[in-house]
Amino acid sequence: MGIERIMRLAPVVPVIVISDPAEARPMAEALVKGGITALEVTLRTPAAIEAIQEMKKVPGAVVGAGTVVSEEQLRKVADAGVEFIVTPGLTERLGKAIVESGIPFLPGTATAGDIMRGYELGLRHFKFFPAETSGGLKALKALAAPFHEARFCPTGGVSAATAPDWLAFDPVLCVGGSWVVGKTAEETERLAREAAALPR
Ligand SMILES: O=C(O)C(=O)C[C@H](O)[C@H](O)COP(=O)(O)O
Repeated sequence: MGIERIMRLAPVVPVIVISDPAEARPMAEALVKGGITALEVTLRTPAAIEAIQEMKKVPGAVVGAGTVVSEEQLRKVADAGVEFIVTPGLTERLGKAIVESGIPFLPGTATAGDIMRGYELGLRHFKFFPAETSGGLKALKALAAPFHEARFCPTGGVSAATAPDWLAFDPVLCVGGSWVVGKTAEETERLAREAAALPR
């Protein structure tokens, strides 16, 4: 599955920070039940790789890794069998390594230079990060104007309340956010259901 198809699976990609791998499977089950299937597990915690492996056991889940910032992490998540990779920014060296891995890739961008670096690598799909503090929707509209083929997943400070505005902008295929993960599986399923129903 290519990155565009993954971005179109649901309006929201949950940004998951997991500290206990035992929570991973029930969390992924709740998200998938609610209709959210592309799941971004950030490498912010030592439990992340095990969490990815657990979530991959859930039918329907398309599990990716977020916060990939080194080639060592790239190797680890490739070994874990992730279906997509998200980075907070775009450097030439790591960007090239991820492109060469063949794993669908969503690099973080916040400037025209970032997007141009992506174009040079053949990429057309980008995370806009950190979305809210980089100027919000107004900034993305200005930034996207010269890049007609670019498609975005704004992430960082996006909420259930602001997601519809972002999603109404054509080049935005989905948004990323941590708000979809609740304190219990029941809450997560409810939040996922609401997120999956967002118009775009
Ligand atoms: O770790 C990364 O690489 C990230 O992608 C960071 C996330 O964008 C934010 O953690 C989103 O968090 P919220 O603003 O709470 O939705």
